[in-house]
Amino acid sequence: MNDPAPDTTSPSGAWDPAACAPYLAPPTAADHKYSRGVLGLRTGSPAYPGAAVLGAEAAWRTGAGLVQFVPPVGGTAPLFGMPSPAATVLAARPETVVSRSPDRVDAWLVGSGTDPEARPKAETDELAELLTQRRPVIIDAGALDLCLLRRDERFRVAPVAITPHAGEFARLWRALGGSRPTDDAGSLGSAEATAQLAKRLDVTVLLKGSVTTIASPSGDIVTVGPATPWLATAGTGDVLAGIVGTLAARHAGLVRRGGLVGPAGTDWPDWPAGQIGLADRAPVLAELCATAVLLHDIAARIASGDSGGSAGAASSILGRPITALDVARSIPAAVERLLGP
Ligand SMILES: NC(=O)C1=CN([C@@H]2O[C@H](COP(=O)(O)OP(=O)(O)OC[C@H]3O[C@@H](n4cnc5c(N)ncnc54)[C@H](O)[C@@H]3O)[C@@H](O)[C@H]2O)[C@@H](O)CC1
Ligand SMILES: Nc1ncnc2c1ncn2[C@@H]1O[C@H](COP(=O)(O)OP(=O)(O)O)[C@@H](O)[C@H]1O
Repeated sequence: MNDPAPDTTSPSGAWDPAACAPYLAPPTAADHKYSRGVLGLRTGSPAYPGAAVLGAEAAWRTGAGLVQFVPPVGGTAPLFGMPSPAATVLAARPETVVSRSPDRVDAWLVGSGTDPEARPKAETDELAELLTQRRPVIIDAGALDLCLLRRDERFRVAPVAITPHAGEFARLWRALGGSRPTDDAGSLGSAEATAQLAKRLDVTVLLKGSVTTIASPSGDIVTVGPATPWLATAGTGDVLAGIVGTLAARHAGLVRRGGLVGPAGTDWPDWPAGQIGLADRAPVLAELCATAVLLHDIAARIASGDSGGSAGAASSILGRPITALDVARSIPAAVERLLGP
């Protein structure tokens, strides 16, 4: 892969809170748990069961109809006498259904809290198989290496979004033959590099940071932020992945079709007819990612008591320290704020 040209382009656009509303629309009287989106989780490992809890907590709090947790295949026993990832998730969120072969999954979230070095081959094979099916797959953390499979057409069937931080992005970039950017986060985050990776692997790239850059395979770029710096704490990325996965499950049909089908928007019952057309908008998986990032920031601001800062505001730091679980627990209030008048 060639190094990116210096970043002289400005991003295609910053994400507007008002644009989130259709993706967060409340359920209707006709809804049931399956219609609201079933998220399949293949997250957590004996070393990092907590990441699976954070993703599951975030998924439920974002409004998933059902969350199904698939325990990791084989592998090692939990460390230090800890309970397994499945037991940890169930203890925290008993609503979660644990199954080795769940049906009715609308979208998958894979990789948070996993280590590619410790991943058994059978687990790798099962994860790779997901890329050959039509359901959206969100790839985070320890499964990010699998997006390199997209160089092969066979693994390009699923719509995929990847959620690297700067260090993970640099690793992917190098794996594709790029010599720059380096591990220095300061030289990363180039919109051009993000767009190149998205095009090359046919994935939506959500590059996390103070300002998060989202690139679609088409080259569209959306930015969100700066987010509250209180988010710079362990596990908040696992929470974000749970939000993205849930929105992808809720809108899986729309993601598969690649966007709105017409001005009246058959998947978009609340959108005023004629106000929107596919041509004016970035691809839907990117918009879901942008919505998730904004929701995550607002949840963090609510959790930190930052009543003065609005999402995306580059104000002085307000509020108090937060944990990742605090962020997940504030998601419902953040949804309410985004849907509010
Ligand atoms: N409670 C839990 O179970 C938690 C589990 N986690 C899991 O821990 C595993 C390892 O996560 P790591 O993020 O440490 O992965 P890595 O060890 O793969 O990446 C960290 C490396 O990237 C570099 N780096 C460069 N820019 C960075 C940036 N902006 N943010 C972070 N690192 C940057 C760091 O210097 C470091 O060398 C993942 O599976 C993750 O999901 C973490 O999410 C923390 C919480
Ligand atoms: N300085 C910062 N300001 C605002 N948001 C940040 C900052 N640093 C990190 N974040 C956000 O916090 C989250 C961290 O995710 P990640 O790096 O994956 O951590 P973890 O693996 O511990 O969950 C991301 O959503 C990222 O955008």
